[in-house]
Amino acid sequence: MSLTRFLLEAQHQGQIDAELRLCITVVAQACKAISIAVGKGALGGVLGDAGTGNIQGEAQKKLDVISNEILMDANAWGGHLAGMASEEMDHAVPVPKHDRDDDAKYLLLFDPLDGSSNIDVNISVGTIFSVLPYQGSGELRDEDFLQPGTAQVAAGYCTYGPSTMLVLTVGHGTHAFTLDREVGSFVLTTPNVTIPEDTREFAVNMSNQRFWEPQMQNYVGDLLKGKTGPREKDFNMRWVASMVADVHRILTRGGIFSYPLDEKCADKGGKLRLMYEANPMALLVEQAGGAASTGRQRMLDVTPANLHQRVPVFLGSRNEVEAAEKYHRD
Ligand SMILES: O=P(O)(O)OC[C@H]1O[C@](O)(COP(=O)(O)O)[C@@H](O)[C@@H]1O
Ligand SMILES: [Mg+2]
Ligand SMILES: [Mg+2]
Repeated sequence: MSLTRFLLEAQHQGQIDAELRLCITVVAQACKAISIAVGKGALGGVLGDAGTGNIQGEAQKKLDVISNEILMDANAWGGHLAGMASEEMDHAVPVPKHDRDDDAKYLLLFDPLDGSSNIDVNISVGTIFSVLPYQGSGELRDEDFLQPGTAQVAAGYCTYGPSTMLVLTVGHGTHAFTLDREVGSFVLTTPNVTIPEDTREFAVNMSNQRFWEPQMQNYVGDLLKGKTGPREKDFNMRWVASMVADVHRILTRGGIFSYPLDEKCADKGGKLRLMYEANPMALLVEQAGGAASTGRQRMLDVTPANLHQRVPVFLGSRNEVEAAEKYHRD
């Protein structure tokens, strides 16, 4: 089944309205364009630094900028969209009144290219997006976006790996589509993705170990003790350093992904961005039967204080996320 047909059926079943269907369709089109840009690699002159920085204080890669422009252009005629917010832009950008419906009811947020450090080494990167309802009136403000993750009406990511895949939820399960490159359409390849409750695989950047809180040191310390330790099983480890790729693996075969608080990012509240990374992934993971947490609170219940807020992240197999939370509570 194509993504187009899937979205139409979701509309017929009352899961989404025509405006949200259009919004997701436009994002999927943009992801196809980003997939083509990423795929050009060294031949297309798209690798390397852009020579600019973003609001996060991070150096931008050419593909960060290209991907952001593709998403902004695709949604330039907003229709149903009141505005957009991006990891790469300082503030929310309104869709001009003459380019949208008077009663525009959605807000789009995105991390246009996740895993930027992997671009130049030809390792999977991705796009993460989230759709929130718009309830404001008058001029669009950053504050209109400050809604907890539970308010999301759709979330997804597109991974640009050996194959390009779009993984989507509209609050009724998580579904994976693979891009048929010849035909140019996304085809439903895994309906109702389900994350195993238990796992023997964890994902974390171990080089930060000495900067972690004692609770995290204890949790990972016990994972590493394996069969003879308190967890009584051996664990394997993976770390791609593209959140999209790490989460995709967890949606496929289970695991726990964590980016905990550490001394280097404590003043910012964490490394990963709540609105562009943590919340959309949390909704996808919960809809696939997994769990997502800050270590101390359900991720989707966090009320954002600002657009670029950062948070610690633990997500994946339900029982393992609960185990990690237990270490952080005790
Ligand atoms: O180098 P680190 O600290 O392990 O960072 C990896 C993490 O940072 C990120 O790359 C941040 O994403 P961006 O590329 O969008 O900035 C995540 O995808 C990933 O989980
Ligand atoms: Mg990212
Ligand atoms: Mg990014």
